[in-house]
Amino acid sequence: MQTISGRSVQSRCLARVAAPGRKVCVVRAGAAVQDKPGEKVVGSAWQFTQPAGKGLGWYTGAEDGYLYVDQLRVEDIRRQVPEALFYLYSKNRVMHNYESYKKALEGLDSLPCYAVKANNNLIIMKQLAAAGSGAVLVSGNELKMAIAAGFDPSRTIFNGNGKLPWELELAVEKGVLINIDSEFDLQNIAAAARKTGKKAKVLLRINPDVDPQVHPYVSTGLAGSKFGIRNSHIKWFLDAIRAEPMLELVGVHSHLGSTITKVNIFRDAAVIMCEFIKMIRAEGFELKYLNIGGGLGIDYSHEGQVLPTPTDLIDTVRDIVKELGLTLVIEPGRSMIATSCALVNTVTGVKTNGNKNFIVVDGSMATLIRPSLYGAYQHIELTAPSTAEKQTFDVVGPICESGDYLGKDRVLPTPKAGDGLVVHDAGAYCMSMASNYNLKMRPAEYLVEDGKVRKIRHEETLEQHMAVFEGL
Ligand SMILES: Cc1ncc(COP(=O)(O)O)c(C=O)c1O
Ligand SMILES: N[C@@H](CCCC[NH3+])C(=O)O
Repeated sequence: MQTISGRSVQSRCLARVAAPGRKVCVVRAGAAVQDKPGEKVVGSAWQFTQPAGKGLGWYTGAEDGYLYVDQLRVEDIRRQVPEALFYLYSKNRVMHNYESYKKALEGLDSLPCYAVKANNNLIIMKQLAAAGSGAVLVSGNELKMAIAAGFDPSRTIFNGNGKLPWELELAVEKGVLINIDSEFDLQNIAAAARKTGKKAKVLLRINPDVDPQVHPYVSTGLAGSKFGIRNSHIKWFLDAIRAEPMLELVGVHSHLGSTITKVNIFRDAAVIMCEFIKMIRAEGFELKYLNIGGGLGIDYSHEGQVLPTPTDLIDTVRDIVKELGLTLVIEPGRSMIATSCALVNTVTGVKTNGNKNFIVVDGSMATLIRPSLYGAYQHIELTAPSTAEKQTFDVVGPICESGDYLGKDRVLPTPKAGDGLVVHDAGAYCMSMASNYNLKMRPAEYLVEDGKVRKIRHEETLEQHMAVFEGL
């Protein structure tokens, strides 16, 4: 009998088939025989053969009220996987988001670079690399992961206000495009280029000083930001690059911030960047790249908010890019990956204190910190339909902090212990920002791919955590 994390798949599978009123068909991983109608053997993944839904990302089944991802019922997946808490992705949705950008960029010279900081799952990175995406990186380890995932280093950008010498040496060695962020960063890049004996291709990260109208923690392009060069000092940078034969200036970069919901903000910044480009070209530099960064928001509200699409974003800068004969670089993270994923939790219990009702789940600020850190809203719902009384709840985790919550004032049917509850739009800046606080281990990740559920990351173990103390 095939086991997963030490548990018997068959025992779970049988429990599932026995559940009343459910039409469920499961395939056991690596099983040798077909022992229930509808079961099929499919390598190391499970095949569910229930009716196909819309097949693209997350939605509630119109007929049965269950939550689906692609063509699969989340309840069925919950009963099948051994972990109670896990991130669950739709490959269809990731690829759809990437293709939306590709389509939006048609007719332009372009370099779409996925922002790895949003989600660094190796399997997903491999899929985006295989689809032809470039990558934008913010550490040497992200660069190593990007190379392991198959990204072409010459189609990657290295950003950051505190790049370390070893990171820069690796980046120069691999032919990565590097953004200059400050005077000292320029010196460090030049030193790395001299040390490796290879010329570094650099872009100047300029702050257009346009307000992205977002949470201050995710605003990056204002004059007082910690990122980017002092624009008043731009001539100094041009002289320093001119004097340094190991640096080749190939473009300019700006990144305004994240969760931006209006494309005129990108337009305003591009117009300002266009003036900088003309000025830099007049100084004798042949610029190739205009990098407008990432930052496009998504509809976290799930209230049908109409937000700009990748096409809206690209079309707002298309004329500038064409007129100046540039290659457009974009660095989407959130809009590429957020909507593909939900954090699937299991309800531990329900309690009331004073006039507050709480749903306590196994996920927490250690698993998904955006609500605690930014007061961010991420939509929450139960995985199965329920006729239980609706109440207003705070959805909280088990962490020893009053700020540990996943959602506040959510009207939900009163769940029972063991019920499934998802936090939506968890593909970006959720797992990649997870921690081991209170010694919670980062959870497993699963991907729905071609109608099958595939494990794409193991749950971390305490043994792995203890290993960092070995021999001390
Ligand atoms: C330089 C840079 N590029 C790209 C991104 C990705 O942004 P987003 O995930 O909002 O698209 C970020 C994050 O804000 C960033 O700092
Ligand atoms: N971590 C932020 C985004 C940061 C973007 C990186 N510059 C979020 O969850 O929204």
